[in-house]
Amino acid sequence: MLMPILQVNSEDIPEFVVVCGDPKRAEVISRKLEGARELAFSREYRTFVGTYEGVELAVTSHGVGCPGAAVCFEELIRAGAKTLIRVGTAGSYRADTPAGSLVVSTAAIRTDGLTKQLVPEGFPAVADSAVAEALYESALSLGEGVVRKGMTVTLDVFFNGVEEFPHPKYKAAGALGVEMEISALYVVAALRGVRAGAIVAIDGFADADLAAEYDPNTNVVSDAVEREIHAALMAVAKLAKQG
Ligand SMILES: O=P(O)(O)O[C@H]1O[C@H](CO)[C@@H](O)[C@H]1O
Ligand SMILES: O=c1cc[nH]c(=O)[nH]1
Repeated sequence: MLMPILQVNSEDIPEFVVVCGDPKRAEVISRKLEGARELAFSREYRTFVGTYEGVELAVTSHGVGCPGAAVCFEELIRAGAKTLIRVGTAGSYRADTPAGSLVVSTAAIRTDGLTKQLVPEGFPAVADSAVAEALYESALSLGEGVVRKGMTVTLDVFFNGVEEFPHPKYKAAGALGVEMEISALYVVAALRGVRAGAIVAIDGFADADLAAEYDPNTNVVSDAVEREIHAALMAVAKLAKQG
């Protein structure tokens, strides 16, 4: 069956899917796969399939922000995805987790608008524990840089308006950093009965003025993105072995 928005056929979508915001990052990930082929590039959604250590997987970009990303997650799940892993970037809340660190998100604080329209207020956005553990172990095993696991915030806003960012209160409550899609991934996965996890590469401090300071294109960030891609693919291989 053809998925109307992603423009992929369900017959081509395996159980494991790695998702990321940027279509270019999807292409970079696909280059690590054996026998990679592009299935579709529709809107911001670019999809490849291939194998890693003999495990079939797809890679799809979901764009920026929860509404568009949720469309992607829903169609991937309808097409047959059973385990989704987001490989993203995030801003840090902590001095001990600087640019170049990796964070495995065990749960997302839902400050986004999309999930409010799917589930009631108290509904948690949590990672599947096996997926989160496989990501964390894989990232640690690379033996480089800071690797943490914990809560992250999912926010809709990126550049300041006139409202205060909610960073201070979530930082005080123990969140490690902020990005823009993990809550949608965890809530959609929970509603549809599949498992999900996420790893993010830290690209700077979220409470800095992003309009002045945001730069995800430094070597320290691209090295961290390389490491998180490796960790995610190792996690897929590990989870596939666990059955
Ligand atoms: O690097 P990606 O996966 O896009 O993730 C982060 O980067 C984007 C913001 O620049 C948002 O999508 C945010 O969640
Ligand atoms: O949403 C995001 C993503 C990367 N860096 C940030 O500071 N925020």
